[in-house]
Amino acid sequence: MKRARLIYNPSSGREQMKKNLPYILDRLEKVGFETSAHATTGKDCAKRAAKQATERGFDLVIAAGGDGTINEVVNGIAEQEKRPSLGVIPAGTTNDFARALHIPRDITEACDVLCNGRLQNVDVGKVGQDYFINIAGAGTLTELTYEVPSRLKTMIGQVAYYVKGFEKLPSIRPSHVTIEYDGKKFEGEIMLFLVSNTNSVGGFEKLAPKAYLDDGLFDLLILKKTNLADAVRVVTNALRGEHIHDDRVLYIQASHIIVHSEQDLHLNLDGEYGGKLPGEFSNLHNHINVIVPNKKLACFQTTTNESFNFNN
Ligand SMILES: Nc1ncnc2c1ncn2[C@@H]1O[C@H](COP(=O)(O)OP(=O)(O)OP(=O)(O)O)[C@@H](O)[C@H]1O
Repeated sequence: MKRARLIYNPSSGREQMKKNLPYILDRLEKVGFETSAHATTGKDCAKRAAKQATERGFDLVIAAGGDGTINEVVNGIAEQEKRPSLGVIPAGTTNDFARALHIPRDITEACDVLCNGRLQNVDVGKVGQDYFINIAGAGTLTELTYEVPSRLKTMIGQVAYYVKGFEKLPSIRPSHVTIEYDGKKFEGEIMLFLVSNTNSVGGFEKLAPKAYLDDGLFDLLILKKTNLADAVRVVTNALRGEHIHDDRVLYIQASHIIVHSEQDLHLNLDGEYGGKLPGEFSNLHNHINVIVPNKKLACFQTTTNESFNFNN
């Protein structure tokens, strides 16, 4: 019998997970999984739990929470040689990764994906000893993702990010960086850079419009030094995916990226603090198997038809 380990964050999003737990486990049992669950208690708990589940030979590890929980679960399994498949139940505030994979927020529909979905290979990003599945970045603007207080996020959801973003816009200062990508080089003053694996970031669904999750490439976005009016224009255009043509923006695809900064810049990995620059980003092509909806999805180049095999 296949074994599934549900790792959930009871505090994420609007704190719905505790109530939904029996329903999720019941749905998994009905399709033939032997299930167990682990509630996280704080930082790195989901990572430790995912590592332990991998070592114990679980076939499926399900991350239920926001992007931070998914990031920790990915970090727990990505280093291991024999990796379990990954399932996702979106229960956070922005749920960028689930959104990119078209996994619905509705708990019944998210369980439908887990029970009837297909397995899909997904690239994973690595920087230093850390992994990310969605996005990495640095620059003052990216720091707002961990400055938004969790109580505010619970109360007003995604709007909390925009409130904080507009509050910060006037105080953002440029940084001098060198960015090497697949043998080429950019040097200059920037407001932020993003290394993206998915097209949906921070609620902006067209931020990296050419990104595929299984192409072995990152989408690198650089916002060059701008004034406030330019920054507002780029952000507004980003809602429609039109920012990539702006002369203040560089949009590049690459599998290996090295970033150095003169200033003390902090890295952000999937919305959580990820140490300081310099950083060397490598794309681990098709590193993890994720359960996704059983249909053709625009975020993948290749569609696999493999479903969860309960017989071996
Ligand atoms: N029981 C808990 N109580 C409080 N915080 C927790 C608990 N378990 C995990 N955490 C913290 O929650 C963070 C991850 O939150 P998560 O991403 O799941 O939800 P979110 O912040 O609401 O959503 P999003 O990341 O989409 O904005 C981690 O930093 C982790 O340290």
